[in-house]
Amino acid sequence: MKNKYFPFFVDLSEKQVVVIGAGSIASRRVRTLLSFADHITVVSPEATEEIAGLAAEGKIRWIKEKYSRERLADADLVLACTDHPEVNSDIHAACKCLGIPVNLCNDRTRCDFYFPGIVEKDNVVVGITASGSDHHLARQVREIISSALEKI
Ligand SMILES: C[C@@]1(CC(=O)O)c2cc3[nH]c(cc4nc(cc5[nH]c(cc(n2)[C@H]1CCC(=O)O)[C@@](C)(CC(=O)O)[C@@H]5CCC(=O)O)C(CC(=O)O)=C4CCC(=O)O)c(CCC(=O)O)c3CC(=O)O
Ligand SMILES: NC(=O)C1=CN([C@@H]2O[C@H](COP(=O)(O)OP(=O)(O)OC[C@H]3O[C@@H](n4cnc5c(N)ncnc54)[C@H](O)[C@@H]3O)[C@@H](O)[C@H]2O)C=CC1
Repeated sequence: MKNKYFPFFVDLSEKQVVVIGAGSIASRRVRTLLSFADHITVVSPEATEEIAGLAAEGKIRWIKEKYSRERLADADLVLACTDHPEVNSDIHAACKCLGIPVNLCNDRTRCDFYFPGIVEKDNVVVGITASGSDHHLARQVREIISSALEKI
C-alpha cells in the first residue's frame, strides 16, 4: 500500500460538509473551509465562540446536539473532530456503511482524506501534507510557502 495521498482539488461549493464536534480543531477547519464550501453544518452540544458566531451570522449551520447517525444522512463529506475517540470511531463506521468520505482528527490510519495545511493567494490554492508523519513540518512548510507567495 502506498503511504502518500494524492492532492485532488475538489469542488466543495455545492457539497454538504458535516463537521462533528466544535472545539479548537473543528474551528480551525471550519475557518479554512469557509472559502470553499457554502453548506457547512456543525453538530455539537457546545461550540467555540468562533463557531457560535459564524452560526449566528448565518454562515454555517450549528446543530446543538450530540452526534447521532441521522446527522450523516445528507452528508457528502464528514470531519470527525470530537475529543472522544469512540465517537469518532462510530462516525467512521457509519460513514463507511453510507459510502461517505470521512476524516478522523485523531487517527490518520482511518482517514479517507487528510485535512491539509492551506495557503491561499488570490486564485492560487496550495494544500500541504507531510503524509501524517510530522504535523510540525506541515505547519513549517505552510509558513514558508505563505511568505513566499506574499512576494508575488
Ligand atoms: C493525518 C492528519 C489527518 C487529519 O486530521 O486530517 C492529522 C492527524 C493528526 N494530527 C494530530 C495532532 C496535531 N496536528 C496538528 C496540526 C495540523 N494537523 C494537520 C493535518 C493533519 N493532522 C492530517 C495530515 C497531517 C500531515 O500532513 O502530516 C494540519 C496540516 C491541518 C489542520 O489540522 O488544520 C495542521 C498543521 C498545519 C498548519 O498549522 O497549517 C497539531 C498542532 C496544532 O494543532 O497546532 C497537532 C497537535 C500535536 C502536536 O503538536 O504534535 C494527531 C494526534 C491527535 C491526538 O493526539 O489524538 C493526529 C492523529 C494521527 O496522527 O493519527
Ligand atoms: N488532526 C489534528 O490536527 C489534531 C487533532 N487533535 C485531536 O482532535 C481532538 C479534538 O481536539 P480539540 O478540538 O482541541 O478538542 P476540544 O475539547 O476543543 O473540542 C472537542 C469538541 O467535541 C465536541 N463533542 C464531544 N463529544 C461530542 C459528541 N458526542 N457529539 C458531538 N460533539 C461532541 C465538544 O462539544 C467539543 O466541541 C483531540 O482529542 C485530538 O485527538 C488534536 C490536535 C490536532
